[in-house]
Amino acid sequence: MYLTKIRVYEYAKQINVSSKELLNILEQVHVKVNNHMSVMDEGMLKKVEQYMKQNREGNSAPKNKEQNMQVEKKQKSVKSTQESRGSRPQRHSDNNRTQQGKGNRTGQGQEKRTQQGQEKRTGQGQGNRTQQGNRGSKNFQGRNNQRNNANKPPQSKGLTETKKVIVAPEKAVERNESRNKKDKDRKGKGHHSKFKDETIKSFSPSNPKRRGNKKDKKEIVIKEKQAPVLPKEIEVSGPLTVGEFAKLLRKEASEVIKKLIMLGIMATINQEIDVDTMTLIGDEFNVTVNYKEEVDESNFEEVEEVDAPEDLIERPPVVTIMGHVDHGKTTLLDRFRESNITAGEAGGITQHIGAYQVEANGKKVTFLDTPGHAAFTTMRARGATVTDITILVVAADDGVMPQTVEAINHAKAAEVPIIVAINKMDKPDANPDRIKQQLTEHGLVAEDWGGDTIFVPVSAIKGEGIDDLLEMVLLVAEVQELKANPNKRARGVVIEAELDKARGAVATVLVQNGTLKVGDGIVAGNYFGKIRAMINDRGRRVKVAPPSAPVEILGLSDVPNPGDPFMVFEDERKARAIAEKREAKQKEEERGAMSRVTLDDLFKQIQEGEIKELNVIIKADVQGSAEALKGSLEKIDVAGVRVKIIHTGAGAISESDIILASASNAIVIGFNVRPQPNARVMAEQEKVDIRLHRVIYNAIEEIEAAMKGLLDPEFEEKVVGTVEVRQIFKVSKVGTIAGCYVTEGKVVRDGHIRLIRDGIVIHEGKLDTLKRFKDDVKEVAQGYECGLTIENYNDIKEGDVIEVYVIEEVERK
Ligand SMILES: Nc1nc2c(ncn2[C@@H]2O[C@H](COP(=O)(O)OP(=O)(O)OP(=O)(O)O)[C@@H](O)[C@H]2O)c(=O)[nH]1
Repeated sequence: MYLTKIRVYEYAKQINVSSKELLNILEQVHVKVNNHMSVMDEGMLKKVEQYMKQNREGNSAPKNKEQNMQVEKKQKSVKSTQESRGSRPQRHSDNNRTQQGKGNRTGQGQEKRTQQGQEKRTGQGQGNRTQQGNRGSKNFQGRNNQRNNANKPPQSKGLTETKKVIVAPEKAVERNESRNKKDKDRKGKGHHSKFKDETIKSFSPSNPKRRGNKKDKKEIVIKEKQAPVLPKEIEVSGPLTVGEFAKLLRKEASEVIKKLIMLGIMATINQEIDVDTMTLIGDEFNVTVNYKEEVDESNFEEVEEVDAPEDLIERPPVVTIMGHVDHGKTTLLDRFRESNITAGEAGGITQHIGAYQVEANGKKVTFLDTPGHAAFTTMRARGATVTDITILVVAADDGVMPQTVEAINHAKAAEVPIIVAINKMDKPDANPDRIKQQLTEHGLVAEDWGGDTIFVPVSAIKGEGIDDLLEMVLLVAEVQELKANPNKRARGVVIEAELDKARGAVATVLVQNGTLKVGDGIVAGNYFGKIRAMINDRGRRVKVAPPSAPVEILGLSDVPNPGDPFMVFEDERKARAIAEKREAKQKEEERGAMSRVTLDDLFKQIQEGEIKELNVIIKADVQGSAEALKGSLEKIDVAGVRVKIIHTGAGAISESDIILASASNAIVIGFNVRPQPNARVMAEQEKVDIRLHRVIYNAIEEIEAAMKGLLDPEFEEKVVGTVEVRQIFKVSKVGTIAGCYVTEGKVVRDGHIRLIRDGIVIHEGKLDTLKRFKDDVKEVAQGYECGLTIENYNDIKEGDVIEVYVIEEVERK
C-alpha cells in the first residue's frame, strides 16, 4: 500500500522504474510535477497506477500518433526479423537485447576497442552510440532509461512492458530497421554458398554465447568477403598488431609471424608492428602496403576541405578598410553601415560587434569593423586569411603617407586585391591625380592610366561615391568568384572576443564556410562550447549564420583570440576533446622553438626546400638608404632562392614591422635604426630575426653568406643595458660628460655602445670612462645614475639613449 504522500523518486523506486521514466509517465497522464523531488498525492498515484494498468492490458497502447507509428514499425520489423531468421523464437524485445550489451549488431567497426570497453562498463549497446549527436535530450533520456534498465533485475511482466513504451522508441525502431536491412542484404544476395550458410549458422543467434558479438560480426563480414584472391594493396594509417595486420592481408597470423621471424623480428599476435615492417611483410606476400595519414582533427585549420563544385554557392566578399591616420577610414565604415542596411534588418540598432554586413544591388558585403592594417596583419600572423578585398583610403588633400605605404605592403603580402578610395573629394584642395601619380610608384596604377587598379573618388563625409565604391567591391568580388558550401558544419575565424560580466565569453566570429547554428558544438582557438545564442550585427538573435556572416556567439568556455580559427564538431563532448588537444599541443609548441626563418638556419631551410624566397623588411634612417639596400638585396640569387623585399620604410623598427614579419615569415633588417623597445620584446616573443647594420655592404654580405650557408655566427652582440642621457656637462680637455640614468640592465665600462637619437643610430663606439660620483667603476646597475664619456665622441645631447652591448662568442649550431 502506498503512503498518501510520496516523492517522485521514492515512488519510482517502489514500482521499480527510474525517476525519469516516472516523470515521463506523469507527463503522459498530464500530471505536472517539477522534478524527481516533487511530492505526489494520492490522485496522482492513482493516475499512474491506472496508466500502468492500461498499458499492461493494452500492451503498451500507443499514446499518440507518433508512437503509434513507431510501435507499428517496431512490430513490422520484429516480424521481418523473425522471417529472415527462420524459426528462431522471438526474443524479449530489442531493448532487452541492448540491455544485455548485445545491441552492437547495428554498430560499425570503428572505435572498436574503446567502445567495447565502455559497453562492458555500462551494458549499453553500440547502436546507441552511433546514433548520438543529432538527437539532443531525447537521446539522453533513452540512454538513461537503458542504463537504468540494464542494471535492474528482471521485472514483473507488467512493468517491463510499461518500460517498452517509454524507452526511446525511435531508437528501437532504428535498430530494428538497421538489422532488417542487414538481414535483407544478406538474403538479397541470393546465392548462398554452402560455406557462407555454414558460417552464418555457426554465428547464428541460436548460439546464445556468440550472438550479436561484435567481433563475430566482423568475422562474418570478413569471411563473406573472403575470396580466393589475396588483396593486391592494403591501406594502413599507423602501427597495427600482428593479428590485425594478418587479417588485412587475409593470412593466418602464424604465417605473418613466420615471415617476421625470418626478418629477425620476434612478435606475438598482439604486438604492434610499424608501417615499415608491414611494408616489408607485405612485399613478402606480394601485397603493396600503402600508408594513409590519419587526419588529425585537432589541427582543423590546416585541413582543407574540398567541396564539390555543385555544392558551392556565391558568398559575400569580406572587406577591410586600410589607410593613413585621419584619411577617413572610420567615417567611410560608418557611411557604409548607415547607408546600406541589409534588407529585413532595417530598424535594428547597429551593434559594434567587429564586423557588419550591408547590401548593394541585392548582394551582401561584409565589412570588418577594425580599420587599419595592424589588426589585419595580426590576424594574418595567427594564420587567418579573412579579407577578400582591401579598400585603401587616401585623403585627396593629403596624398600618400607612410601608413598608406605600409597598408599597401601589408595587403600585397597577403595577396589581397586593393581598391583605392580617394577620399575627401569635397575638399577644395583635393588632387586625385597627384594620388594616382604617387600610388604608381607603389605598383598601383589606375585603370585610366593603363593599369588595373580601381580608383574611386569619394567623400565619406558627404556620402558621395559610396555606392560606386560598393559596386566596385562587388565587381572585384565577382572576378574573385568567392564561393562557399552552406550545407555543412561551419568553420571560420574569431574576429573579436571578450569576457562579458553578464554573458560570459562572447566572441564575434566570421563564418567562412558552412552554416553556423545555435546548439552547435564548437571549438574556437583552444576553447570549446555549445552555442547558446547568436546575435547579428543589428543586435538581433539569429538561429543560423551562413558563409561570410559575422555573428556574436555565446557559450564558449573561455575567451579566444582574434584571428583564432573556429570549427563546429559533432557535439560538445567532441569539441571539448579537440580543444583540450589543441591546448596541449600549443603548450608543447611553445616549449619547442617555432619554425621561423632566421639567418642562422636559413641555409638549412633552403636546403630542405622549405624556403624559395627570403622575405625581408627593411627599415632605414632615410628612405633613400632603404631603397638602395632594397635594390642590392633584390639582386641576390643563390641557387634559385631570391630575396623578396615585402616592405621598406624610414624610422625605427616598430611593432607593426614585427607583426608583418611574423605574419610573412620575414626577417627585419635595420639600417642605422634600432627597434623600439616594445618591438624588440615582440620580436623576441614572435621569434622574428632582426639584423642591424650600419654599412650597406655588410648587410648584403650577411644575407648572401646566410643563403650560401657561410654565415659565421661565431660572435654575436648582446645588449646588456640601456641608459638615458639626462644632463650634459662640457669640460675642456675631457670633452662632453653625459650624466645618465640606467633604465634597463646595466652599463659596463668595457662595453661597446650605440648612441641613439629618435630611434636612429648617431654613433657607434666604445665607452671611455664610467663613473659613479667621483669614482671610476666597472659597471652601474639599473636604477642608478652614472657619468660617462664616449671614446673620441662629444656630440651627446640630453634625451639621447645609449645602448650598451658586449660581443660574445656563440657556438655554431
Ligand atoms: N572634408 C572631409 N572630411 C572628412 C571626410 N572623411 C573623413 N573626414 C574627416 O577626417 C577626419 C578623420 O576621419 P576618420 O574617419 O576619423 O579617419 P580615420 O582614418 O578613421 O582616422 P584614425 O582612426 O585616426 O586612423 C574626421 O575629422 C572626419 O570628419 C571627407 O570625405 N571629407
